[in-house]
Amino acid sequence: MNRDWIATARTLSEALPYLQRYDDAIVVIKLGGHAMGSDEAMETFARDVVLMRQVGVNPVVVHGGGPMINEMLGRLDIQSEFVNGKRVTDEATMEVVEMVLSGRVNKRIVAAINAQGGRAVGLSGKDANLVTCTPANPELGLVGDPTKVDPSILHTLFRDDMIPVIAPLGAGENGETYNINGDTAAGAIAAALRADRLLLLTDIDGVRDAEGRVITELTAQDIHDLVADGTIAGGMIPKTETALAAIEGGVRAVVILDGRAPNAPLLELFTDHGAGSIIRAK
Ligand SMILES: Nc1ncnc2c1ncn2[C@@H]1O[C@H](COP(=O)(O)OP(=O)(O)O)[C@@H](O)[C@H]1O
Ligand SMILES: CC(=O)N[C@@H](CCC(=O)OP(=O)(O)O)C(=O)O
Repeated sequence: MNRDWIATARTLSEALPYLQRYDDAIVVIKLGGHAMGSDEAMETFARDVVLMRQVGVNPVVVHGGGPMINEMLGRLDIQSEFVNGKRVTDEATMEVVEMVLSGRVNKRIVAAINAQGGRAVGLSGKDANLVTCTPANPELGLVGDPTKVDPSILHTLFRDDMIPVIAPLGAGENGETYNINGDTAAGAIAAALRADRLLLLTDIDGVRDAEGRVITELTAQDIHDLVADGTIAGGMIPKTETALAAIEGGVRAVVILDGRAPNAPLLELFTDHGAGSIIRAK
C-alpha cells in the first residue's frame, strides 16, 4: 500500500480545532495572474475553495490577470506601461482589461470551482455597486482607487451557499469603468467585509528580508522599514501597502504566500504549519 491512510485520518482529526475556528469566517483570497498556473494548479485551487465552503467558511475570490492582459494587448499591438506597479490605462486598454478580466479569467475560475461541485458566481466591482472608484492619479488614466465598497451582494451570495469570484474593476460616480490593481481591490473588499483573513496568493513564498529569508511574521513598523531601505520593492510594495490598509480597515490578519505551492490556502488555514508572511491586527 503506497498511501498512509492512518496519516490521512490523523490529518483530518488534527484539523478539527482549525475547522471550528474558521466556522462561518470570511476569507478573501486574492489569486494573482502569476499564481494562476496550469489547469491542474487551477483545479487544486478550486478544490481548496470548495472545501473551505464545505466546512463552513465563506470564501471570496478576487483575481488579477496582469499577464493575461499583457498577452491580449500584445496580440492587438497595443503598448502598455506600468507606473509603481499600476498599468497606465487609456480607453482602448480599458476595453481589453475588462474583456480579459471579466471574460476569460473570471470565467475560467468560475468554471474550475463549479467543476469541483461548488456554486461560483462571477462578478466585477461594477455589479450591484460593489466597488465605486475615483481616479487614482491623472497620470494613470482610468486606474481607480476604491472609495466605497458595498458588500451587500456578497452577504446575499454567502446566505445562498454561493462563492463570489470578483474581477478587479469598479464604476466611477458617473458610470465610467475603472481598472483597479487586484491587490488593492482585494484589500478594499476584505476591509468592507471585516474579513477574518485576506490571503494574497503570489509567485514567491513570502516577504523576504535583505538576506533572502522569508519573514514569517511582520509588523507595520517592519513593513515601513523594509520599504524605506528598498528590501521590499516592485510588486511587493502594493501587496504590503494593501496588507496595512486592510488591517487598518478591520481585517484580522493578512497572509502573503506562494499560490503555486499545492494546497497553499489549506496549509495556511487548517494546519499548524502556516505558510508565507503574516501581518496581524494588534
Ligand atoms: N522583499 C521582497 N520579498 C518578496 N518578494 C519581493 C520583495 N521585493 C520585491 N519582491 C517581488 O515581488 C514579486 C511579487 O509581486 P507581483 O509579481 O506583482 O505578484 P502578483 O503578480 O502575484 O500580484 C515577487 O515575485 C518578487 O519578485
Ligand atoms: C491598475 C492595474 O494595474 N490593474 C491590473 C489589474 C490586474 C491585476 O492586478 O493582475 P495581477 O494581480 O495578476 O498583477 C492590470 O491592469 O494589470
